Amino acid sequence: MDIRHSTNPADAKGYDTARLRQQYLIESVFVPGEVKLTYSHDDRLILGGAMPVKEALTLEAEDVLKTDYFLERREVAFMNIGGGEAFIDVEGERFTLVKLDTLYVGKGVRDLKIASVDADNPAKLYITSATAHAKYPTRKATVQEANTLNLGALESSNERTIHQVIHEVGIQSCQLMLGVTLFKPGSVWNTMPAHIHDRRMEAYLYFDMNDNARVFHFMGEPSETRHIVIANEQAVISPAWSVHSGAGTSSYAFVWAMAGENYTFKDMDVIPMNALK
Ligand SMILES: O=C(O)C(=O)C[C@H](O)C(=O)CO
Ligand SMILES: [Zn+2]
Repeated sequence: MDIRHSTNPADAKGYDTARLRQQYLIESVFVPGEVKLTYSHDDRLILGGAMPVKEALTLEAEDVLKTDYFLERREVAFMNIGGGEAFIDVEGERFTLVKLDTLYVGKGVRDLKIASVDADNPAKLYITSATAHAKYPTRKATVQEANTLNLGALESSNERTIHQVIHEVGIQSCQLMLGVTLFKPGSVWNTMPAHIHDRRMEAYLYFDMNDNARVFHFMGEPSETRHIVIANEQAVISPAWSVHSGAGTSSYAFVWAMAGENYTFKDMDVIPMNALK
């Protein structure tokens, strides 16, 4: 597992482009036939992808966890962002995930298998996992079942819908929150005024982009903003002290996931526009 240690803002403001990318960007999320995970020390979120082709895949308790099995002290979510359908078998129960379906699996589950329905059109399961102190039931949700927030306007280039899937009014979990933001044509993730939440980190997977499109992901302390240029199906870690938004050269969508304390969207610390530098 790729390990990413935490950073503090006083150091991060001195990072050059290569260092920013090494620290926060996950360039390869989906590898055919593999589960590929990154362990972030920011709220100990594990994120990555599973792209089963012919064989079923599982989550291994790699050495970094020092547990007998992956979900011994963790919870996990899978969101299918690929065109192909997935089967996820959880202790003998089969769940079928089409694009944008999410499956939450709680602490204590040992027996879990991930497969593509059609090896010629593999599923791409985006994985996020946080530490867990209690067991919540396994639950699947479609994007239509999620709580929705319609935000922004075309005039301000930010008309979008936030679909909150694992959330205070959605699937329950210990600390993991997850959803997907879909844009109206011509809008970008211009979530102004910007915000931080020092209680929680956040991570994003950008997807549904064409090969030449890029998202300029904005990060950093409000008075020291930086950007990372991100291609399709790449993920980025956003420390709790960092602002987060993105502008694409073409259309895109993103999955957001948060871990840490407080289980809400409503505790953001809003940054006045004149504080952004
Ligand atoms: O503004 C959006 O669109 C979002 O998806 C917001 C993020 O999920 C977020 O930053 C929540 O704190
Ligand atoms: Zn946020």
